Amino acid sequence: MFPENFYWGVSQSGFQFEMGDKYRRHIDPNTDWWHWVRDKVNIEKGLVSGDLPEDGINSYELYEVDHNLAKDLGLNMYRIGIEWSRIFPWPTTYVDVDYSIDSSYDLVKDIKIDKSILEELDELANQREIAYYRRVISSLRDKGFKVIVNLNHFTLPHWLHDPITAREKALTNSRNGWINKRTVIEFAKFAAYIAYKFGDIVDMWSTFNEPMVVVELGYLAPYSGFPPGVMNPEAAKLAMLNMINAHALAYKMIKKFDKEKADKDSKEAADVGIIYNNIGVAYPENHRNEKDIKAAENDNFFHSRLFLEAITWGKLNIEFDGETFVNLPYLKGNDWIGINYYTREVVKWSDPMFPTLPLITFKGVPGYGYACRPGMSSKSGNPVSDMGWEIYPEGIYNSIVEAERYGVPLYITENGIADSKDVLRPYYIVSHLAVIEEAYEEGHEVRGYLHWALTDNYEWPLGFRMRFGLYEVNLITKERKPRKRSVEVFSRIISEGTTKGLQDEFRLKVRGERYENDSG
Ligand SMILES: O=[N+]([O-])c1ccccc1O[C@@H]1O[C@H](CO)[C@H](O)[C@H](O)[C@H]1O
Repeated sequence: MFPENFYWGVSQSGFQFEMGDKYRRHIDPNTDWWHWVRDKVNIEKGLVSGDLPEDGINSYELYEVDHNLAKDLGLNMYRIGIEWSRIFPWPTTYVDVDYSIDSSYDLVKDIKIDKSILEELDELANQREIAYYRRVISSLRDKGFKVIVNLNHFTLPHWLHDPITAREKALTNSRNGWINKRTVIEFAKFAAYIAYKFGDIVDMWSTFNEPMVVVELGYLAPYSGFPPGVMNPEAAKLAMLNMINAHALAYKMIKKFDKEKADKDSKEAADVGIIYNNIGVAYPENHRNEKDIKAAENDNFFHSRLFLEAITWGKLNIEFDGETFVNLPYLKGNDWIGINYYTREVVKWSDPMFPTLPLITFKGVPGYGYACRPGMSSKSGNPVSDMGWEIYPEGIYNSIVEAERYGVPLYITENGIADSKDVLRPYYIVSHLAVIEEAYEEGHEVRGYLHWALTDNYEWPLGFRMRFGLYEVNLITKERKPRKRSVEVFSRIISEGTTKGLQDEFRLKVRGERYENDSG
């Protein structure tokens, strides 16, 4: 059984959900991604789909409809993102703040923000958008949801990141995003300001969604379709250090300016965490091969421990080698971890490619995890989603156990599947929740489960083709229509408080290479 006080919910972001109103009154043309997805070169090269976010599901206007659908499902938690560029479409750089630098490591130790700075920021902020997000959060609260507000979900204001120029000029431009310390400083201001404006109605905050996706896909995987699409290991390292630094400063600022408790069930006025993907999900291809084992270890260390150890204990692996650590207490600060889990990774050894990133000694093995072919089963015989992602529910157990080492409360903040025909999703939901339930019964506590996503939305470089919604959205009429079997199974698990009895009913039948459910 799941405990009585378990949180059930959904997660969403700004860029992927908000836009799509008929008259284009609520488009936000001020992010790096806005420019990235309409760039001719990117479209010609097939790096992005050509779909545009302004043709999206219009949660900007239809948020109440969505909140009601979520309520009818029986949910009591909802995670949203506040889009930085909507609040500050123009630079906040000219609002002067003092900060101190740790010159040994070139990191920002501390930043001085007080009431007068916040008042200056208030002059700059787009008050219409402030009022809008206040309405959204209030609508959720009125309906009984506990709200998580996430501050950064991949997108940056265009005044901080011009990804097209960054790509063309090999990152030598000045608006070069997370490799620039300015972004760290401005993020701290943004976090302070948002905490000041919404502290009375929000208790749960996260600084970042999946910072390592920005690092790895932005600077180490130029074909991924993520901005700025440059291969540069030095930049990857710098972006990562800056995001660690930005988390630490934002953590302190939110704690400083949100002193007001909003929810009855909160222990603190501000619980500030981080949402992180792929925690400990790398497995060796060959379990008996020392080198493959080491490859998986290095992958897990580079991808999740390096960042999470820094913000949990102030222990930073400054050489990025898994060996040389420095103790930087000012990086410390994290109250909870959100685990985003979709699938595993299977890796094998590959000799180090980058002198500055000696931990990169791993290569993904095609046929497992994220590296499968849509419509085929994985090498282990597991079904695969429209994204080409293997269904591997066992992996979420390892993620939970791995995340426990940081000693803070855990939430599953994303879990879901691109499955336009809704053939695999019911099984996906039941099987992952069954593993979470079992883990819980063994004493591995997770406090909530947020599905990705309530509705279809804009899947980054892949656009609208990937359908993650419990509700299908017609992009012309913006109508939401339930994917019936998934909606049914999810709400049954919630109302019954268990997956038991449902696992058999929603198992998949294998027919040759394809998987079908009982109705299909
Ligand atoms: O966006 N990603 O490239 C990515 C790679 C691996 C795991 C999660 C992940 O990002 C996550 O994925 C889901 C579904 O794809 C959403 O798009 C969400 O915005 C993102 O946080």
